[in-house]
Amino acid sequence: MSATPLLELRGIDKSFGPVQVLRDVALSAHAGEVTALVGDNGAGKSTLVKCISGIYPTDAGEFLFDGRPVSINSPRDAAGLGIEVVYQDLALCDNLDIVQNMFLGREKHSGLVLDEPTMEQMAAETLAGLSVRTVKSLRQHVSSLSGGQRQTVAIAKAVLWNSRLVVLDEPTAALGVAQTAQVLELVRRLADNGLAVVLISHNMNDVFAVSDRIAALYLGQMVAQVRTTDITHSQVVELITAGRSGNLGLTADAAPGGNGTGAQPVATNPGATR
Ligand SMILES: Nc1ncnc2c1ncn2[C@@H]1O[C@H](COP(=O)(O)OP(=O)(O)OP(=O)(O)O)[C@@H](O)[C@H]1O
Repeated sequence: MSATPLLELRGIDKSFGPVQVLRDVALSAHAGEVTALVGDNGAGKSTLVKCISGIYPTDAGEFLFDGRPVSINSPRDAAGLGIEVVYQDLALCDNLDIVQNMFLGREKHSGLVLDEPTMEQMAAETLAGLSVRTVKSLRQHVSSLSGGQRQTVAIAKAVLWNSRLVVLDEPTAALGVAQTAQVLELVRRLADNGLAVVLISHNMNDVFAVSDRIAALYLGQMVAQVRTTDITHSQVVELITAGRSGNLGLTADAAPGGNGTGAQPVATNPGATR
C-alpha cells in the first residue's frame, strides 16, 4: 500500500449561513483500505461526503488526489477523478433491470441502438470481479431484489466506472444479519481490489469488522483518525459522543506530517461555537 493517501483533505471548512458545519477537517483515504467515517447524528458526515463528491462547495481547505492538489467543484469533477458515492437511498430504478440500472445515464451504444450485449457482459464481469454470486439474472428487475442484493448492485454500479474511491453511506442500515455479512464482505473486497473505500456507519460491529482506519467526526471537527487495531470499541464511542477519548494513546508519528502509520490529527476541543 502506498504511503500517499489516494484522497487527502486538509483544512476543510463548510458553513450553511451562520452555522459552521465543518471546521478545519482533515481526512485521508488510502487505496486498498476501508476508512470508516463515524460520528453522531449531525456530526457532519453527510456534509463532508457532499463536499468530497462536489455537491457542496467548500469554504476553505484543499483536496489532494494521488498527492496532487485538485479542485472538486462539481459531481463531474469528482467522477472524473474516479470518486463515486453510493447513497443510503441507493437511487436505483425499480422498474429497470440490473444491467439497465448499472448503465443508467451512461449507456453504451452500437450505432443508434443500445449495445445490450456489451453492457450485459461488462455488468457480468464487474459482478464476477467482485465475486458476487447472489444475483440470479442480470435481467431481473431491481424491484425483485432483496435489500442486500440492491446494495450489491449499487456498489457494483459504482465500481463499473473505474472508480478509485467509493464512499458508501450506511450500506447495511436496512439489512438483516446475513445480508449485512454479505455486503461487508463486498466492502472488504472492494478495498482488496485496490480501491479506497470510505464507509459511513453508525454500527460499531460493522466498523470493527471491515475497516482499516477509523475517522471520527464530532460537531464538525475530525477528532481522530486512527488505525482500527489501535483503538477499542469503547474509545470510538467516547470519540463519537464526547469528542475525545482519555485513554487514546496517540503516537508521535500520528501527528499531521507524520509517516501516516498511526493516528492522525486530533483536536480535543471542537465545536466551541456550536
Ligand atoms: N443544507 C443544509 N443547510 C443547513 N444546515 C445543514 C444543511 N445540511 C446539513 N446541515 C446541518 O449540518 C449539520 C451536519 O449535518 P449532516 O447531515 O452532515 O450530519 P451527519 O453526520 O451526516 O448526520 P446523520 O448521521 O444524522 O446523517 C447538522 O446540524 C445539520 O442540521
